[in-house]
Amino acid sequence: MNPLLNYSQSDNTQGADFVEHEIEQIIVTFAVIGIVAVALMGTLCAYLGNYQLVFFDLIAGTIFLLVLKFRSNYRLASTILLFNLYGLLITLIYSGGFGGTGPIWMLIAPPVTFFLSGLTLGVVNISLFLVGAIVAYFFGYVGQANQILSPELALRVLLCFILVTLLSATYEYFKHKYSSRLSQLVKYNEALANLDPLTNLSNRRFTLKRLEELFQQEKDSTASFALLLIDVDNFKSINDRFGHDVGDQVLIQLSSIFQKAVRKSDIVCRWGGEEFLIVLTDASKYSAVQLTERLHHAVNSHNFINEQQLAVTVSVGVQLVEEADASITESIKQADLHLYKAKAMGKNTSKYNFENA
Ligand SMILES: Nc1nc2c(ncn2[C@@H]2O[C@H](COP(=O)(O)OP(=O)(O)OP(=O)(O)O)[C@@H](O)[C@H]2O)c(=O)[nH]1
Repeated sequence: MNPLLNYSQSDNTQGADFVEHEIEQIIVTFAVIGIVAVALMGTLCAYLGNYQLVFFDLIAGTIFLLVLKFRSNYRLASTILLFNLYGLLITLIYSGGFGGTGPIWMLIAPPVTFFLSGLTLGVVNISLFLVGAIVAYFFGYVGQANQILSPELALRVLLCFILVTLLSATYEYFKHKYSSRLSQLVKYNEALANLDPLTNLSNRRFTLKRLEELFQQEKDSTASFALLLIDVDNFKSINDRFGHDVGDQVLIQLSSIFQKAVRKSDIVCRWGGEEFLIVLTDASKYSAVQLTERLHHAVNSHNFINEQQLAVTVSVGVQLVEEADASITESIKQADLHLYKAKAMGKNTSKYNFENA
């Protein structure tokens, strides 16, 4: 199975942030359009002396302004926005609107509804609106002196409304389908950019990003962490003796050993080639030593390739990062230095920065 299919969706929240930002922008745009529309309509109604409609336009305009205030709570803001529009449209139907043309404005409702509510909630909301519109039509508009829509024309407005609703719902359905596919592809590509394809571990790029966050947190707290730079001993000779494919299998099995040895909060990364980096969060001297000993024991006792006698060992350089002003580059350089010392000491061992402290 392609390991990239296992990517964690929760690790990548950038997509969600982006969508929320976009929704906020849409809400602001809709609210501003609403404010401009009611301002124009209100001015026209005032000019023509229809003060009842001026009053309703003022209320709707105030609520649109309120939407701008709550725009960051996009669920609340889009609900207020939509039901404010419904209120305005139903008022137009009930009162007959300007020159008895009020009911025509109901055609605005379907596209705005599906745009703001999505398909399922949109169906519920537009049904509620339709019930409200029909009630307003019979209890208000039909009795108005200035009504100009004949029952036949009103029926056509209703049919047109149903058609626009169906078209808007179909558009919303396909928009949702394509955007879901697109966001899956974005997540897949983010996973591609963050994972090592052979071992399915985090790659150096992703780990460096996480390290930047950890080093920042380190500056703000007293928590310390450890970097364990691990190198497979004599890996070239494993490749030479058993072949590159077996070498790859060894790297995959080592990855799984390392992942089983750490906690969820720790990071196991393929640093490059036959090198791995483990970031042990909330670490102490004791926990760093415990983990490296556990790793050596797990690697040494693992039966790598069933039929062949293949002894695999690793050397580890450990850097416990406690100082607030430590830099990533310097800490990794120190871990590398200790790894070099572990190799020089005969391999299959670990060297720590705090050993002689
Ligand atoms: N199979 C396989 N081999 C790799 C991969 N990446 C790097 N290598 C090999 O890893 C080997 C590393 O060799 P060296 O740097 O000489 O290190 P070593 O043999 O482990 O020796 P020491 O580090 O001193 O113990 C090279 O032969 C690389 O070709 C990989 O993804 N798969």
